[in-house]
Amino acid sequence: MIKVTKFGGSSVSSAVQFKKIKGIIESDEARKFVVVSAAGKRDKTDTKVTDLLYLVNAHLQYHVSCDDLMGNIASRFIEIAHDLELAYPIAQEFGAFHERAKRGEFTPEYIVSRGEYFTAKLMSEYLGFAFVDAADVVRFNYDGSFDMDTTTELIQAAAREHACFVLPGFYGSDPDGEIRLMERGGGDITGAIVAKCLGAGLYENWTDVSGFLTADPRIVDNPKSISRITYAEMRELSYMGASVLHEEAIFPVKDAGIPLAILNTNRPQDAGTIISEETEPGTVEPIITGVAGKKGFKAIHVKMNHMSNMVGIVRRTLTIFERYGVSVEHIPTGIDTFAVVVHGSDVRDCLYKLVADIQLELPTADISIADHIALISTVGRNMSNRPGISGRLFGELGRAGINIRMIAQGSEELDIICGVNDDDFERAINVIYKAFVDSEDNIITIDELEARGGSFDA
Ligand SMILES: Nc1ncnc2c1ncn2[C@@H]1O[C@H](COP(=O)(O)OP(=O)(O)O)[C@@H](O)[C@H]1O
Ligand SMILES: N[C@@H](CC(=O)OP(=O)(O)O)C(=O)O
Repeated sequence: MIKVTKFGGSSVSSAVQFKKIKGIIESDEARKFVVVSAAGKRDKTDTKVTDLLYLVNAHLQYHVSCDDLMGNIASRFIEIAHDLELAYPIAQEFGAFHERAKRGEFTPEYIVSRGEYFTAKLMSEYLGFAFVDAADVVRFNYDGSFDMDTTTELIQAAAREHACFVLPGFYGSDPDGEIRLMERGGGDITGAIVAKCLGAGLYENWTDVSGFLTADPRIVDNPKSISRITYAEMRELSYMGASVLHEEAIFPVKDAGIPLAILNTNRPQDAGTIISEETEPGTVEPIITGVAGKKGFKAIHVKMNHMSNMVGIVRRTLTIFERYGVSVEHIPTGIDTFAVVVHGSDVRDCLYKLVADIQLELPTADISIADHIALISTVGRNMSNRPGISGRLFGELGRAGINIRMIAQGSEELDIICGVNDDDFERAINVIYKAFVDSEDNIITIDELEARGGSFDA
């Protein structure tokens, strides 16, 4: 069986972390194909190399010297190479990159991609694996969409040529060879793509926590970990802010039926989380699998007399959002009102123009904007057809004095989404965590599990 392993920024942040990776790779010969992110934070106060490279671009754009910044980045790579006694001439290579960047020879995307590139160069020498440049094998179309067919051919050819390789994550190139970046955190997507292209038996995503946790550990103290979770639940939780895995990383492995494991580079002995289509029969099933959320949403409320009898109002409004390229999160509706919920960052530059266009389209409507909304998703594959959960959820939030500004539920009853004030976000997550995830009744009964086709033997 082939295992594709992706090591995130925290796992490649120093020579000490590189050594842990070598131990992990050498302990299992199925681990032949490695994807790495750029060196990340060594501790909470540190800065990711990728963030520094974005900052380099900002300096270059405004003609401010970036020598100190580049020096800072170079010293991180040089320290790793020095501590591991690597022969790769990182100081010269990085120096040449720095000079050419200053002369304006590179695109901003190329500059940011060098975090992954140099990290992978060092890792390939350290592991004794070939280096395969993502620019040569991960292909985007001119419009920025991903070209899976060409990428599959190129990655399979690379695997035929090299028994083992290290590939930098997060970037690829278009048909002209210009570097294209993925979204932030996109190294997870590269790993999933390589796993799919090579028909891997497992995609291992190594990070700094022992698996997918039932809540963000930066919000809830010591949350429980999840041993098994379905792709759909994972997608919900990661989309809603559980940032351990990029939400788009699910699709390539899900399509190919490849299970995904989230594992801890600092504690490789821990079981971690397995994500697959089905959870195994015989395991104890929770009702609520986890809770996640994000701040910074806005709701554009549209109110109009007799709206309930009119046809096409929502469509006409949504056409305007489409025109501005704004993705819509939710559309809660009332009788003569509805709201369009979007993320604040998506309308930063166009909110007022967009609202003016809605007003032009619907001259008699009252339009208002509600700000600072946090959305929280409570997710569980065993919630469907189970009366009482949302009642309890809203009751718990109400008792804690948290005002609910919006409620939504997906058609599969996999999640309950509620909107609260940004200021109440952390408290609301903790209330839901304690009342549901951490509660002793968060286990489905034997009768119910059997009725759902599972068993309770574990
Ligand atoms: N539900 C969750 N489970 C685990 N980690 C989470 C969750 N929500 C947020 N996180 C955060 O995700 C971090 C790991 O993701 P990331 O920083 O991208 O790691 P890496 O450097 O390995 O790519 C964890 O340290 C944790 O703080
Ligand atoms: N280095 C890129 C891509 C990535 O996946 O990083 P990480 O594995 O540290 O989340 C970023 O910071 O966005």
